[in-house]
Amino acid sequence: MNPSPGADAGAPPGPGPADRAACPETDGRRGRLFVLSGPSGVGKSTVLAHLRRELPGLWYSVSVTTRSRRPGERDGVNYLFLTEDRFREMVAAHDLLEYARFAGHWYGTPRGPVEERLAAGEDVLLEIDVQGARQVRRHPDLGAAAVLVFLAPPSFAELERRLTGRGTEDPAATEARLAAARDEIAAEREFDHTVVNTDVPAAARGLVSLMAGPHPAAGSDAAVVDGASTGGHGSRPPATS
Ligand SMILES: Nc1nc2c(ncn2[C@@H]2O[C@H](COP(=O)(O)OP(=O)(O)O)[C@@H](O)[C@H]2O)c(=O)[nH]1
Ligand SMILES: Nc1ncnc2c1ncn2[C@@H]1O[C@H](COP(=O)(O)OP(=O)(O)O)[C@@H](O)[C@H]1O
Repeated sequence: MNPSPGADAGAPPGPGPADRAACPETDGRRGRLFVLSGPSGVGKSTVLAHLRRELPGLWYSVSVTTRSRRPGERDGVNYLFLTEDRFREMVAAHDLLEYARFAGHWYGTPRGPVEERLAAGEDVLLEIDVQGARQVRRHPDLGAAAVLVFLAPPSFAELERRLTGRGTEDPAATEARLAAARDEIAAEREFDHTVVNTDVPAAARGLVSLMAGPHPAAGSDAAVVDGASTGGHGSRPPATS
C-alpha cells in the first residue's frame, strides 16, 4: 500500500465535531491542542509518562500504527496496532487527523476522538513526529491555535546513547531513526516552544508550565524551556552534533 501523506494527509478533513459550536458547559471555550514532537529516543514517552502523573486529567490521543508491538506495549494503550490494509482504510475514510510514514511504518492520529474532546472544552495532547506536527499546523480549523512543542536532546551523542541504550530496535532500525533524527532536529525552529530533556522531571515540569500558561499567538516568539529556564531559540544551537 502507499497512502501518500503529502497532499492527501494535509487536505481538510471535512466537517466533524470540531466544526460544531462548542459546548455550553464550557462557556463556548474549545480545548487547546498541544503537540509534542522530537527525535526518536529523546525521551518523549518517558517525559509523557511523568507528565501524565502530574496532570492525570490530561487527555492523550492514542495513535494508530502499522509497526509491530514491542515487548511490554499494550494494544489500545501505547498504540492501536493495525494492519496496513486497515490503516489504508482509515486514510481513505478521512478518519485520521494527520498521518505519516516514519522509519518504514505508518503512524496516524484518529480524528474523531480529538475533535470531540476539543469541542467539549478539554485540552488534548498528541505525541507525533515532525511531519505530523506540520500537518497539524496546516490544519484549516485547528492549526493556527495548536501549540507545537519540540522535545530536544541535550546533544546528538546523548540521543544516540538513549536510543541504543533502550535496545528496542535492531541496528538497521536504530540507524533509520538516527537518520530521521537529524532532519527532525533541524525542524526545531518550526515549533512554538522547545523543552530540552536533560532531566525527566524538569522536562515534565517545563511541559506542565507551558500547558498551564496563556495560549501563545501563532507566530509569536518561540521559547526554550529547560526545567525552569526560558529563552529564545537563538540562545541555544540545535543538537545536531
Ligand atoms: N505523524 C505521527 N507520528 C506519530 C504518531 N504516533 C507516534 N508517532 C511518531 O512516530 C515516531 C516513531 O514512534 P515509535 O515507533 O513509537 O518509536 P519511538 O519514538 O522511537 O519510541 C515517533 O516520532 C513518534 O512521535 C502519529 O499518530 N502520527
Ligand atoms: N532525561 C533523560 N536522561 C537519561 N535517559 C533518558 C531521559 N529521558 C529518557 N531517557 C531514556 O532514553 C530512552 C528513550 O526514551 P523514550 O521515552 O523511549 O524516547 P522516545 O519516546 O522519544 O522515543 C529510554 O531508555 C529512556 O529511559
